[in-house]
Amino acid sequence: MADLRLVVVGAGGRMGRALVRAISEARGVMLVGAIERAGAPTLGRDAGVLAGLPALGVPVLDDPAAAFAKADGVLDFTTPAVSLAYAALAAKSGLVHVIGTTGFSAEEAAQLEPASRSAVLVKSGNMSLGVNLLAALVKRAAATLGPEFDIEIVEMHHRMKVDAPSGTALLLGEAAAAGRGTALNDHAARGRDGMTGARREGDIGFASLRGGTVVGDHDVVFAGPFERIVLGHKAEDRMIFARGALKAAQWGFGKAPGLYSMADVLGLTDI
Ligand SMILES: NC(=O)C1=CN([C@@H]2O[C@H](COP(=O)(O)OP(=O)(O)OC[C@H]3O[C@@H](n4cnc5c(N)ncnc54)[C@H](OP(=O)(O)O)[C@@H]3O)[C@@H](O)[C@H]2O)C=CC1
Ligand SMILES: O=C(O)C1=N[C@H](C(=O)O)C[C@H](O)C1
Repeated sequence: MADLRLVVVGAGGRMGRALVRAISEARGVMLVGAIERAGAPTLGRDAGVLAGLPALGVPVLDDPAAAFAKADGVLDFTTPAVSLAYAALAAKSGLVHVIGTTGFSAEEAAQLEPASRSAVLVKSGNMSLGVNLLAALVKRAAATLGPEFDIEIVEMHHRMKVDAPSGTALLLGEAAAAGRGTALNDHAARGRDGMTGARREGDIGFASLRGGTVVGDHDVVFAGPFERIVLGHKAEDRMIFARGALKAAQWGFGKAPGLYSMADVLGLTDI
């Protein structure tokens, strides 16, 4: 079978560079395009060199349409507005669109629906095996422990992260809510400050810490009467997300159009 031809958008970013490295070390995939925004300082640089590798002969360019025309899939870790624009373009070209971008509002997330009618989208707040397994465990724990166990999700990330709570924290919150048979939207307690009053029963609380170079730490605390269970994950290298994204692109190629998750990719939906 021919190699899957991939474009990395946001190729100069932290995840963009990790994705280029992951593609260069994997079998069955090849980098055919590297895209950055118009005016980016990385334009014209070799994507391999930018990622700390020998030159790959793929320059960073600002013409996504030309790159998408010769590709099978696009790996996208950028911003919500940028990912929405690329979703429309990728669907037009029939590409698998892997979206790792976080920070979508509910309204923005809903705008992916038209693209998902004609193309394969795989979107997840976390592409690692470990976090997706953790989500399945959290769902099970929430279902088992019942309402007298309060659920709090604590995350810490590097000082450059721009959205909170993290996409992973929200994914874990969704899993906890699903385990309880409730909707996260009705129970999320985000950003407590001042005279908040006592904790509402059934709430799922979020706390976000930012600092240094932390790749991504998440703890889900189940605090019950006189005992606590903490389920957690610590990401040590962005390559775990990049390798997951590659797996998603390979899994999605040839699938029926739709919006899929990493749980679909990893076969974790029925746990
Ligand atoms: N799902 C997962 O597993 C993971 C998700 N993420 C998420 O991925 C996203 C990116 O994270 P990170 O790599 O740290 O962020 P960075 O800011 O390092 O990277 C984003 C890149 O996208 C570029 N960009 C901006 N506009 C465009 C455009 N129109 N076309 C192409 N590129 C563009 C930015 O350029 P410039 O800086 O010049 O604007 C930047 O180089 C975040 O939402 C983060 O939360 C991160 C890790 C794992
Ligand atoms: O911005 C990051 O860095 C990360 N973002 C994702 C998130 O919002 O959860 C995944 C990972 O934790 C790193």
